[in-house]
Amino acid sequence: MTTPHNHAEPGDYAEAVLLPGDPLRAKWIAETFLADARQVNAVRNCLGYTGSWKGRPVSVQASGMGQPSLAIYVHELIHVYGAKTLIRVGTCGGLNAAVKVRDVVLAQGATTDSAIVRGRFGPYDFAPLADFGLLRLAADKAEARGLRVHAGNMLSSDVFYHEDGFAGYGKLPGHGVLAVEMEAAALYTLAARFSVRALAICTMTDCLVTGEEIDAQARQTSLRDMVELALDVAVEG
Ligand SMILES: O=P(O)(O)O[C@H]1O[C@H](CO)[C@@H](O)[C@H]1O
Ligand SMILES: O=c1cc[nH]c(=O)[nH]1
Repeated sequence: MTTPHNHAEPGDYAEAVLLPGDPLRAKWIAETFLADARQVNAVRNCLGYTGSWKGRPVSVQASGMGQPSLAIYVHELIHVYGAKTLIRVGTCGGLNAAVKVRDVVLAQGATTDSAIVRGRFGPYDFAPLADFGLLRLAADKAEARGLRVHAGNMLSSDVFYHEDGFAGYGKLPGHGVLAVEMEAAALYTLAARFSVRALAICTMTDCLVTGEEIDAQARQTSLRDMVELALDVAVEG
């Protein structure tokens, strides 16, 4: 075992890695999109694969749910496996009625309630940011594909079931926070700390303002659009 969470050998991952939360999404991405995909990790069933997209090497590794889980996989991908470009491909809940289900949200920045960022910068509130080059490329490519895309502030929360429902997000929707997921802030903070590039791309699957949800068929189609976009950015960025 190379790490407590990954039995791949150094060299088994490409420098560009897609990061879905869901291990079965990692498997689906590898089997559906990558050429010559081979499984490189199955520890805890947090599946990882390496293959190629448009002739260029790319890996996909499930990050699990939440920032502590993602931080483990991302730390090891950077330090043991040499990852340089990390692109989260996730789902998110809408906090703004202008973001419709199936829309793609590019997390330009990631606000967070997580102790994984809070308190680690002394008197400063660190602003976790996407790599600008990846963000710009993703925005351009999303528009060229005709996707409905938004770039802005994402909430990365440690809480999925907020006890106060939508009211629990307080002033954030009124300050332009577009959507909520659970990993981007940790990804961006680690990328900044270790000088690698990161971007979180999420498909909005359930609107917390209107209660609208994506149906199963639309979820698959939308995730396909997002994954193809992320793969293009991963190999061209
Ligand atoms: O669909 P994924 O990538 O797992 O992302 C979202 O879904 C999970 C919660 O259901 C959290 O991980 C959240 O960030
Ligand atoms: O974290 C998440 C992900 C999808 N939908 C939500 O409401 N929250």
